[in-house]
Amino acid sequence: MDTLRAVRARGISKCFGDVVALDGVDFDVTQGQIHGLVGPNGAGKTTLLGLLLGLAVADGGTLEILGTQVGRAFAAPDGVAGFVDGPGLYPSLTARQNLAALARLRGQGEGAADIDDVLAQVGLRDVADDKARGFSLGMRQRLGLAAALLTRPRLLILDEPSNGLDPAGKRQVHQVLNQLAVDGTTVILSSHRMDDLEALCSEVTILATGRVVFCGPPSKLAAENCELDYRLRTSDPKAARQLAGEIEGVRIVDDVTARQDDELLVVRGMVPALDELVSALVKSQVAVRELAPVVSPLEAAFLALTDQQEQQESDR
Ligand SMILES: Nc1ncnc2c1ncn2[C@@H]1O[C@H](COP(=O)(O)OP(=O)(O)OP(=O)(O)O)[C@@H](O)[C@H]1O
Repeated sequence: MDTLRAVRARGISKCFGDVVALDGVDFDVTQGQIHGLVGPNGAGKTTLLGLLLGLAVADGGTLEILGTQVGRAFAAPDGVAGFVDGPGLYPSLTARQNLAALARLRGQGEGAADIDDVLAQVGLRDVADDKARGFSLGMRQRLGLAAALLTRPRLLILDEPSNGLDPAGKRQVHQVLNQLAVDGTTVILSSHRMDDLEALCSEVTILATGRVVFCGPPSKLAAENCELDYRLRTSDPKAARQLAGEIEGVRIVDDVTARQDDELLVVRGMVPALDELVSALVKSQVAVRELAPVVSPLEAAFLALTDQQEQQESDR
């Protein structure tokens, strides 16, 4: 057994009728890591997470979870908890009663102290005795996380855990997930939010139309795709526009915000060309007041990779 791998998947395929949801997916997740799964709608993220949770079985390939080969049975492997497509809750029960019922179903007993503890961890202590029916999406997500935590999982699987969370809720969930990873739990989460992934994940896997198009640290992804759009604000926009037009590798982008703001210019280029522009501005005594990517490098790289993949699919 590979002790450092929480998940090792090779050549996983899964079809729903004619739809190929996963097409030869290799997927490795190191133990104690927070691993992000990203991809456009329909890329296969939920399908893959469902396989890890034992909600479905793959049509082909091999899957090893926490050192155990997954067979053909529909069952969450030991030590694995989480949810896809939102947590399953009993609307007529309170948050506390929901957790107690789940604990009884799992043969865990009521574990009142544990229940209070996980409710506090996810920030639901004050609404512990309110019915889940009245909970917002963000509160239901947090209750789902609490239910998973109650099992003390070694592998936690979460589909879009930040959905519906306000900034405070998001920070709290991030803290919980980071602490779990510090304590050795592996976390796999899907998200459409690049800022979440950049903040949380040491590695990300990008899926596009059922295939892996990237796997590695977010910093590697950002470095692989270098041409970005930058917002440039200076003390002399007219001079800045002229200098930007003169530097090889820098293009002025027609941007809606820039059209409404005379002082703002949006320029596209790689870092070395941008460096040249900044030094030309300084030499001409034009002060640079703002120079920042319009979208994060990770998001830009994600869009470029997934566009490329979709283009290849439509050329076939
Ligand atoms: N139970 C199902 N029956 C039929 N088709 C399905 C089923 N589940 C998923 N699919 C199809 O498989 C493909 C992958 O779906 P999946 O839900 O895994 O993607 P996703 O990356 O999670 O998408 P999203 O970001 O929209 O949640 C899609 O084309 C979807 O329509």
